[in-house]
Order: sequence, then C-alpha cells, then structure tokens
Amino acid sequence: MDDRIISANLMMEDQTAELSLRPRYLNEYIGQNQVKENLKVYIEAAKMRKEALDHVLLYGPPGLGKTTLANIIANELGVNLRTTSGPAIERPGDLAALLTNLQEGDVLFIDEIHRLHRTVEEVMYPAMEDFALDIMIGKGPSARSVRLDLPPFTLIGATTRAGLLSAPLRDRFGVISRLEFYTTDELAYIVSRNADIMEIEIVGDAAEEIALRSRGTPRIANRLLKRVRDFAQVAGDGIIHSELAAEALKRLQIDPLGLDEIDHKMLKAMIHSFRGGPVGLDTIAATIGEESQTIEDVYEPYLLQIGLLQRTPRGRTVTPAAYAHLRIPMPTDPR
Ligand SMILES: Nc1ncnc2c1ncn2[C@@H]1O[C@H](COP(=O)(O)OP(=O)(O)OP(=O)(O)O)[C@@H](O)[C@H]1O
Ligand SMILES: [Mg+2]
Repeated sequence: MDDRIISANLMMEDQTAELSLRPRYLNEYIGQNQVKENLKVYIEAAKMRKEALDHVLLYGPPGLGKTTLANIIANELGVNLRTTSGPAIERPGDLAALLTNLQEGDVLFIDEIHRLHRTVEEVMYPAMEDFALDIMIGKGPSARSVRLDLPPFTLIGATTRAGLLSAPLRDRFGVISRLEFYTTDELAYIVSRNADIMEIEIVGDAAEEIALRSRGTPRIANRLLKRVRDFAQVAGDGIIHSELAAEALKRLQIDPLGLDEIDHKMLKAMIHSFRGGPVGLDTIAATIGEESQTIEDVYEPYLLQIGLLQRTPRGRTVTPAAYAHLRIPMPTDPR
C-alpha cells in the first residue's frame, strides 16, 4: 500500500525532498495554530528561565508534521536534537547511552514512541521525571542499583497512536499536543510556497486543486505537487495551471475528495457486503486485504474527518454522505 500516491507514509523519494521543504522555524510552520501558539509560550518561558522545555508528546495521523515540529522546537530553543525511534532502542543500555550523551537542555526525539520496549520504558520514567537513571551493576546477590544524574533534557515523543501509550508514560509529558488535518487554504499555501522553493510556476487555482485532494495532509500535498509537476513538464509547458492540475490528478486516479481506489474499495465493500455496516475493523481489513492497523492509522482518520465513515460501538458504518459521494443509492428495504 505504500506506493499509493496518496499514502501519507514516508516513501524513499520523499526523504530528500522533505528535508528542503521542511519548515525550520515556527513562523514557517503553517496551520496548527493552537498547538503553535501554546508552544511559542512554553518555549519562550523555558528560555527565560534557562530551563529545559517540559517533555512534549505530539500525536496525530501520518504526514501532519510531527517530525517537522520536533525539529522546529529544537531550533527555536537553540539546542541540539537527537533523533531515534521507539523500536530502535532495544535495551535499557541503548537508552542510557543516548541520555548520557545529551547536553543540558537538548531535545531527544523519539518517533513511534508507542513502540518502546517495556524494559526501556521503565528506565524512561525516572529519566523523564527526575533526570536520573537507575542502573543495575553486577549480577546475583552482589547486584546493586546505582543512580546516575542526567543533564536536564526535553523528550519529544511522536506517535500516530496515542491510545497505545501506557498511562505512566503519557502522564510524564507536560505538553500533549494533537495535530489536526489542515484546511484547504493552509494546504494551498503550503503548495504555493513549496512550488516556489522547487522553482515551479503554479498559477490560478492549481494550488487549491492540489490542496483539495491532499486529505488534509501536507506530505500528500507535496507528493501530489511533484507528480503534477511531472505532467506539466512532460505534457505541458512546465507551468502548473488549474486545468493541467485537474487533468493530472484525474490521471492519478484521485477523486475530488482525495480518495483513491483503496478508499473506494473499502467503502464499496462495506456497502455491498455489509449493507453499510456496522462492521468490525478486522472484518473490513480481511475483506479488502489490508491490515487493520493500516486502515486505522492511515485510511480511516480522514474518512472519519470528512464524514464518510462513522465509528460506533458495534463497528464502522458508512454514512449517507458516502453513498452520495459514490453515487450509490441507499438501501431502503428494512433489514
Ligand atoms: N505545518 C507545516 N507547514 C508546511 N509544511 C509542512 C507542515 N507540516 C508538515 N509539512 C510538510 O510535510 C512533510 C511531512 O511532515 P512530517 O514528516 O513532519 O510528518 P509526521 O507527522 O512526522 O509523519 P509520520 O507520522 O509519518 O512520521 C514535511 O517534510 C513538510 O514538508
Ligand atoms: Mg515523522
């Protein structure tokens, strides 16, 4: 599923481009105003007190700017950033090595923090709370625990699934911010700005055309921009105008709401095989041959957001808006 053009997951091709398109300071970071305003205050206050910023947890669907924001926070604080991910820290010793190498005030960024190993997580608690590491020295009866002081640091955790974080870990974050899907205006602005950076001319409503089909997600907007640019250079005059953008997006099989075949497949399967639901996530997954986790993290959040899907205690249901969007008549006969 990762080769879907609208997949919000990071693909190889994106990685270099993301570096240059990635905003470096808060004033370049579009949208997420609530989160941004709060962070501004906390960062300012931490700098005034010459203290480490409180630990920050960023959560939300893929591609909304969590990694970007972690980098920005370190830049704004004027400190170093160390980046790792939950599954990469295999043993408590790995975490100890990371933490003891930090300088005062530094940011440690742990992506996919919901995937931290239990044993590592337990070492994390005192590190976050008291800036201390409890290390066991020796084995058997002579083993003893030694407490090691750490420089004050800021942990930034990112996750697409805050629900999977254990309560003790979650409670140790002073700042918990949820990133929201972006508005069309915000995405159009990001598209125009990135077209500038990439030195592509984009005119008329083309940026908005792309924004409308980006599922509220900057990463997807950037990816679509690059694909549309290809069409402009090969089939057009190199300038991205509205008609060209619309035509290119149609060829990419992305519908006006930003949905692709897999979204269609999922909604149609729910309608045709389960009368629109309610139907359990695992059943949907099995029916269309995708993983439940992927559906829950990547596809479903946007469908919920735009009101094509609903979550009920008994499973997912397709809404009348989805029937309308797919131009399928709603069943009228009683069940
Ligand atoms: N607020 C923003 N303004 C401008 N561009 C943004 C913004 N947020 C994200 N982007 C763009 O989207 C790309 C993806 O963002 P990022 O890698 O930070 O997402 P993420 O939330 O960490 O995703 P994942 O969950 O997959 O790790 C960035 O490289 C950047 O170009
Ligand atoms: Mg990321």
